[in-house]
Amino acid sequence: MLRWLTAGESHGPAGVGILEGMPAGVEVTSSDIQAALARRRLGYGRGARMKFEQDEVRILGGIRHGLTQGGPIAIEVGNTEWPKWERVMSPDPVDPEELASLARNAPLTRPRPGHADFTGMQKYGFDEARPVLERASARETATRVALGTVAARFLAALGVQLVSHTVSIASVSVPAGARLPGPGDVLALDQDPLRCFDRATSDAMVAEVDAAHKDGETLGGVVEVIAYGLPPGLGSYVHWDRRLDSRLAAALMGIQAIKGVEVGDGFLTASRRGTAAHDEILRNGSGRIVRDTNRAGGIEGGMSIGDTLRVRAAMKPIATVPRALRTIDVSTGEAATAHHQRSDVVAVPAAGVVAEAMTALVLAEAVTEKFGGDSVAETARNLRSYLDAIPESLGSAAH
Ligand SMILES: Cc1cc2nc3c(=O)[nH]c(=O)nc-3n(C[C@H](O)[C@H](O)[C@H](O)COP(=O)(O)O)c2cc1C
Ligand SMILES: C=C(O[C@@H]1CC(C(=O)O)=C[C@@H](OP(=O)(O)O)[C@H]1O)C(=O)O
Repeated sequence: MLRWLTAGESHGPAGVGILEGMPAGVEVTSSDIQAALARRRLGYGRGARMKFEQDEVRILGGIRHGLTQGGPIAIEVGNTEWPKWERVMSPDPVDPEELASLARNAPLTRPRPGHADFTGMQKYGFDEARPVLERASARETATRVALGTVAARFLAALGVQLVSHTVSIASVSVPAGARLPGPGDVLALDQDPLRCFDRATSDAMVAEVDAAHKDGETLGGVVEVIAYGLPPGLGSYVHWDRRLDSRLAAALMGIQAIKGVEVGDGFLTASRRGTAAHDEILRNGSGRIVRDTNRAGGIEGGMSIGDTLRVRAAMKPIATVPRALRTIDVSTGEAATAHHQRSDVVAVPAAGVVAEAMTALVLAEAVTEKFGGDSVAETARNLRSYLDAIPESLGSAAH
């Protein structure tokens, strides 16, 4: 069983993540995690904070000399901005007079529509939004990416590789039927301003972000995560909460601002007739059993089918809109505009990296569940023996 948790506030000293159940022997270093976190900061249209703040990685447990040890893995992602917030976010009490004198601590009483502010205040009994936004903030996704890096290294040791890319920003989308990026395209993707694989679309996306920025607007979009090299049979049809698709959907929907998830062709499939909706099972020229298409996105009956996995997540526009939305000032009860200090115009490219991390964690969980193993070598042996036991009539030659 693999499980994970994160803790920490957006302007606190650090985020902390714990990953429990990872087999021993997975190769991963602080620099691997640091590099993954740098990818999450990429993307045209992100706000000022991405420029002046750094992620400081410290592995606190579970990894020794670049190898996981089988015990819980604890990773700290430090906020370099902490010294500025030390008084405002102090875990221990601070003199109320000193707090009142700090501009940074001014009460946030004009909740933003689309963020957690207003209902968070009602639910937890706060009279301003600071304590809500500190935990609701997607700053927390840095810690998830740190944990996801370990999961991705485990999967890579078993021949599974993940790629994420931006499919659309607002109404600008990659053309239907465009080639999917492969593991060899990750560098090029990370160098694209919007992590989009189609150059012309990426240019149009940059123009769209510039136009939104000029108008005091924010944007959303769609990201896709692709997994290559998955064996058939991860997840199960036997119960709803064991389905791989339901687990992936929950993990992706659990990312801040994600409002829709698709597996494979998703909503488009609903508009097709049956003969144009499924992936027929054929023998190819060399006698191997294959699928002629990938409409299902590599999952049938809640299980991976041994084909390329494709999942998409739709992100709403950033809630902190510069042309601020109408709200109520909860300190006066009067109509007001929502607070806005700074914000991303769009964070879809970063959300792609986070979606990749969440997919890695779910797939690693499904792999440990199916194949077990206290060391990655044992997991690999169990995987090989399972694949070898699939008879030729059921397509073992495909692996
Ligand atoms: C990578 C990333 C960066 C984000 N940056 C911002 C931001 O700068 N400002 C903002 O208001 N929301 C930002 N968000 C979105 C908020 O976190 C999100 O709207 C909020 O948590 C409420 O969304 P929910 O209703 O889905 O929980 C970001 C989300 C992600 C995934
Ligand atoms: C700090 C990160 O993202 C933050 C996520 C976020 C939000 O409301 O979700 C709001 C912004 O923070 P602030 O309001 O302090 O400018 C983003 O910068 C990060 O991704 O590392």
